[in-house]
Amino acid sequence: MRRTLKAGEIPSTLVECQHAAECAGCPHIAHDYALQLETKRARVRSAVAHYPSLELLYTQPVIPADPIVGYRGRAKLIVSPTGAIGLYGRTGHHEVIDIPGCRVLAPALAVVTARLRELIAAPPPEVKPLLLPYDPTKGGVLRAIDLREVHLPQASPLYKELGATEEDPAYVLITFVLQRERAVTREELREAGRAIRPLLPRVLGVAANFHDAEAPQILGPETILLDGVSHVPDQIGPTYHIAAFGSFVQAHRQQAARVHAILLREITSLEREAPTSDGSEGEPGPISITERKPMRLLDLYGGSGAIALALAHGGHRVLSVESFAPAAANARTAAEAQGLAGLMEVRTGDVSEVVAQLAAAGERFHAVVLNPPRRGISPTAREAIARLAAPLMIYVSCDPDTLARDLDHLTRLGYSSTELTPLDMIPLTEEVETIVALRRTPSPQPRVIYDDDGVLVVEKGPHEPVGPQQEYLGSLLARCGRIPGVAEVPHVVHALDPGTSGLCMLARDEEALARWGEALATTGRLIYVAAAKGVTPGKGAITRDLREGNRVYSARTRYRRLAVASGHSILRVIPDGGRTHQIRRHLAAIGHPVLGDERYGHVPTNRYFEEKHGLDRSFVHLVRIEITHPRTGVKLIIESTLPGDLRSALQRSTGPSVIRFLEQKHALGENRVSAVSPVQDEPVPSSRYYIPEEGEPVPPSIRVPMPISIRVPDLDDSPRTLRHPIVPTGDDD
Ligand SMILES: C[S@@+](CC[C@H](N)C(=O)[O-])C[C@H]1O[C@@H](n2cnc3c(N)ncnc32)[C@H](O)[C@@H]1O
Repeated sequence: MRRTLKAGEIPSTLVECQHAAECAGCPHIAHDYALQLETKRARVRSAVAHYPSLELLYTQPVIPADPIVGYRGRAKLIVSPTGAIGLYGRTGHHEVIDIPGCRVLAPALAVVTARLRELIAAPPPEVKPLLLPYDPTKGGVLRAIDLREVHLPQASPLYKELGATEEDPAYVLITFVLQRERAVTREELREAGRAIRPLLPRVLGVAANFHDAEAPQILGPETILLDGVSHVPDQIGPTYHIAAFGSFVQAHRQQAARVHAILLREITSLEREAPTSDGSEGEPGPISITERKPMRLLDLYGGSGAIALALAHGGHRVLSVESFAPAAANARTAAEAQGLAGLMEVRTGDVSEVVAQLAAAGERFHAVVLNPPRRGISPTAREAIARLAAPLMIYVSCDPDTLARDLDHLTRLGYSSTELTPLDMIPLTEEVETIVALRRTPSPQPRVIYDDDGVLVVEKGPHEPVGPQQEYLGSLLARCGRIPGVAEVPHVVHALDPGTSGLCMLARDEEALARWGEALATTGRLIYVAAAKGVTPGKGAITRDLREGNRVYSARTRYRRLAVASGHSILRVIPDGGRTHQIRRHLAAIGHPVLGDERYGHVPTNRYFEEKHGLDRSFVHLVRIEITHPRTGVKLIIESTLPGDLRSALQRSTGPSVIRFLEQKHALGENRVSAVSPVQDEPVPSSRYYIPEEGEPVPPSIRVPMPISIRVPDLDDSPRTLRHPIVPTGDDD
C-alpha cells in the first residue's frame, strides 16, 4: 500500500523503470525525487533571473507530487511500424521505444495499452482499419493513440451502471490517430470502432483523429467519434468537469486538485484584507469589500471549467472564458449538472476580446485567475486584464519562461508579487507548474542609465509606448514621472516603437532637447540588436525610400550579421535617421523581416517563435547610443543589455552558446555609460566627467552609473565581410 506523504514531506525516492535507459519520457528518472524538485525550483529561478523587475521575487520550494508513479491521466503514445507503443527514444532519432512497463501511466491506461499491444500483434479482421501500424513504405494507418483516464463521479448514472467503486472509478477515452490518406471511409471506421470497444477494458468512448502528412504535431485538427460516449464526467477534487476527446486536462489529477485548493485559499485571503486603493487616477476604483461575499471571479483560459467549477463550488460567482467552443459547452453542462449554474457563467471567445469588452463595460471582479497555454498570455490580453483593475490576479503557468516574460510586463501594468509557488504537475520530467498571486502596485520607475546636463537616458520596456497612447494603459513617460526630480514631463529626443525595447533619451527641458537633439543628429549613432528571418548577407546597407503620410523620405539602414542562430540572423543595425518603423520596413524589404514583427514580418515564422520560444514582439532592442556630449565634447557610449524576453527567446531557440558568443563580441550591451576620448580613442580620466562633489546629494533613486574609464570595443572593429549590394530605391510597401 502506498504511504501518503505528511504535509511538507519531500519523498527521497528513486523510481526504477526497465525503460529508463532508452525512453525519453521521464528525463529526470535517474535522479532522486528531492533532487528533481530542486532542479525544477532552479528552473523557475533561472527564468525570472532574466528580469531585473522580478529580482525580489522569492521562489518557494516546489510542492511535491503525490503519487509520483502511476499518475499520468493523459498520454499520447506513438505506434511504430512494428507495433511498438511508446515514446521516442533518447537517441533523438525518432525510433519508438516500446514501454510495456511504463511507471507513470495511470493503471487504467496501462491496462488498455497492454491489450492494444496484443491486438496489434494479431488484429482481428474487423479492427484492422484502426490497428494496422503506419509504415511509410508498406501501408498501415495507425500512427499514435491518445489515451485519457476519467474518474467517474458517484453522481453519474454510469458509475452505478458500470459498477465503479470509490477505490476504482477509472475509465478511459481512446483516440486512434490515423494517417489521413490511408484511412478507410468514415462508416468503415465506425464499424471498426464498434468492433474494438468491447475488446478494450474500461474504454467508454472510441474516436479517430486524422494526422495530415506534413503536420509537425501528431494530433490533427479533426476528431470524430466512432463508438461509445463522446464525453464523460471526470472527478477532480470535490467537483467534476466533462472530459472529451482532445480537450485540455491536467496530467496529474491529485495535483490539479491541489492547485484548485491553493486558488481558493488565495481568494479567501482577500476577505481578510482591507480594501486597497490603487491610487491611480482616472480609473474605476477597486471593487468594494462589502461586495465580497460571495466574491466575483473571472476565470480566463477556462478549458472545460475544472478551475471555475472548483471556485463556484467554493461559493463564489465565476465568469469563465474559453475559446474552444466544445470545452466551453462542456463547462456549462457540468455547472448545470452540479447545481452550480447560478454561480457560474461561461463565455466562448478569445480572452483579449472578451476581457476588453468586460473592461469597457465597467465590469469589476475581486480576482482574476489565469491559466493560459504554454505560450502564455498575449500582450493585448495582458493590457485588457490589467484594465479590469482587480485587486488580485492569480496566474497558473506551465512554462516558467513565458510566465516570467508576462510578469515583467504585468509589473509595468501595475501588478506585482513577492513569491512564486512551483508545483510538480508532471513528476520525473523537467516540467513545472507555477502559481503566483499578484496584487496591484504602482508601476516602477524606469531604470536610469545616464542622467546629466538636462537629459536622462532610461530603459524602455517592451509593449510600452514612449508617450501615452489610447490602446496602452501606461507609457514610459508616465513611469518617468515617478523618478524623483523629474516633475515635468520630459521631452523625447528620439522615438521608439511600443514593441521595441532599449535606450530612450529624454530631455528635461526644451533647451536640452535642442542641444541633445542636435548632438544626436550630427554626432550620434543609435545601435540596435535585431533578429531577422533567414540568413542575411554578412553586411549591407539598405537604401529605400519610405513613405510617411503623403511624403516620401529617403532612408538608409546599415547592418552587420553577428551570428546565425537556428537558421536566422542576429544583426547589429544602425539606421541613418529614424523614419517610422525604418528597421522593420527595411529588413522586410530585403526579404529578411524582423522575427516577431506582426506588421511586416512572416506570419508562420512569427507563430512558430511565439509558440515555441515565447517571442511575442519584434526582436529589436536599442542596445547602444554613441553620442558626443554637446558641452564637453566627450564621446559617450551608453548601453542597455538585451532584455529578458529576447534573451530567453534566443536561449530557447539556440541554447546558451549564441548568447555567450554575442556577449564575447560585446554585442548585447552592459547597462552602463562609458566615455571615450574623442581624440585618442583612449580612456579618459574619470575626473573629466560629471562626478558629484563630495557630500553632494545624489537622489537615491537616480542611480547614475559614473562613466567607466574603459576601452569599449568599437562596434565597427568587426572583421570585414562581403558587402550586401545596395537595395535600389523603390516603391514603398
Ligand atoms: C492550460 S488550459 C487551461 C484549462 C483549464 N483552466 C483547466 O484547468 O483545465 C488553456 C486553455 O486555454 C484555452 N485558450 C487558449 N488560448 C485562448 C484564448 N486566446 N482565449 C481563450 N481561451 C484560450 C485553450 O483552449 C485551453 O482550453
